[in-house]
Amino acid sequence: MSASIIDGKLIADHYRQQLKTQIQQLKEQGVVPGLAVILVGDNHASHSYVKMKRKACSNLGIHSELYLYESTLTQEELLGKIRELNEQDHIHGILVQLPLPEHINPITVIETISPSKDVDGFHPVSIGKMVTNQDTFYSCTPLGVMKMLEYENIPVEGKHVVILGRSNIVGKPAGHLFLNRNATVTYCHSKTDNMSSFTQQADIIVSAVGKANLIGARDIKPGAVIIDVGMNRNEDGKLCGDVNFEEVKEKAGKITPVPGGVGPMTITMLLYNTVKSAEWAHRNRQNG
Ligand SMILES: NC(=O)C1=CN([C@@H]2O[C@H](COP(=O)(O)OP(=O)(O)OC[C@H]3O[C@@H](n4cnc5c(N)ncnc54)[C@H](OP(=O)(O)O)[C@@H]3O)[C@@H](O)[C@H]2O)C=CC1
Ligand SMILES: Nc1nc(=O)c2c([nH]1)NC[C@@H]1CN(c3ccc(C(=O)N[C@@H](CCC(=O)O)C(=O)O)cc3)C=[N+]21
Repeated sequence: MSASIIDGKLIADHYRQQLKTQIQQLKEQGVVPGLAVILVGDNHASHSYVKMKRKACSNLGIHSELYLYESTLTQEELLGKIRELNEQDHIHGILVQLPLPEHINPITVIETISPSKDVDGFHPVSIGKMVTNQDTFYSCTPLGVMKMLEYENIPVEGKHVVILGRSNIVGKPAGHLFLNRNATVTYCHSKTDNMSSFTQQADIIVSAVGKANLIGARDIKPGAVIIDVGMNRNEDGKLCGDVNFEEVKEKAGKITPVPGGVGPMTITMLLYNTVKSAEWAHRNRQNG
């Protein structure tokens, strides 16, 4: 039996339609959600992601501002710009595209963003609220994964979820969102011994490593749900995930492709967080 393929673009479109309605309602109250995107240096992939994010904003009627800087920008100059955007009422979200040049400390940068505008969900305040299961901005990729499972009616409670990768922006927060939904969570990383012994027990695997063909058919349980966050290039220069898709799809229950899986959800959740921030700001203003 071959797996059903989870269509990330279709699910992303479904959530974007919902956002459209919310944005319309905000506009009737005189509020236009606004996102500021800061990009430092000339990393090709970063430029292409930023372009996709801005296009998605304009399609939905979210105001977006792009701040492009040379890689020679100093950390103080960047922090100054963030502080300025923190004060601007028409900006509800601030995103500093990662990675940043070597001489800029990403932790300092993230901590300078006002938690009320942290639409990436990377600020320690957002992380702390997530870990304690409070409402906040959740990191876009893990949130996108949860929304995909929700749309597909895939049960999470009581399930064994194995997360591959423990980065602060994907792996780690993904584990917490699953824990908040009452899953049993295992993390694997570069120091894990015998990773296959864990993945073989997983009801759901979320792979966020960045290595093509990390997971093959022998590494999974029949019928497992496979969520592939990885974005890699294979030998032919084509985009691929961490999972050997052709092989694994014959054994899995459900599987996300790359491209067209988690990626479009990540961008949609950035829009979702921006709209949520605009709603919160509007409500707070109304309540004085
Ligand atoms: N589709 C999307 O929307 C997005 C996709 N991505 C993609 O997801 C992938 C992960 O991104 P990110 O979290 O930022 O990457 P990082 O490089 O920050 O983290 C990679 C993680 O994988 C672990 N790892 C490395 N090698 C192995 C291995 N052989 N076995 C098991 N674990 C291993 C590392 O372990 P250790 O901690 O020990 O070093 C680390 O925790 C990348 O391909 C990235 O391009 C990222 C963001 C969004
Ligand atoms: N501050 C910050 N926030 C981020 O959210 C952030 C970041 N920095 N740095 C880089 C990563 C990566 N990331 C992706 C977003 C969309 C796709 C995406 O839409 N991918 C498409 C295809 C893309 C293509 O064709 O090149 C897909 O998978 O179908 C992928 C990856 C966000 N990131």
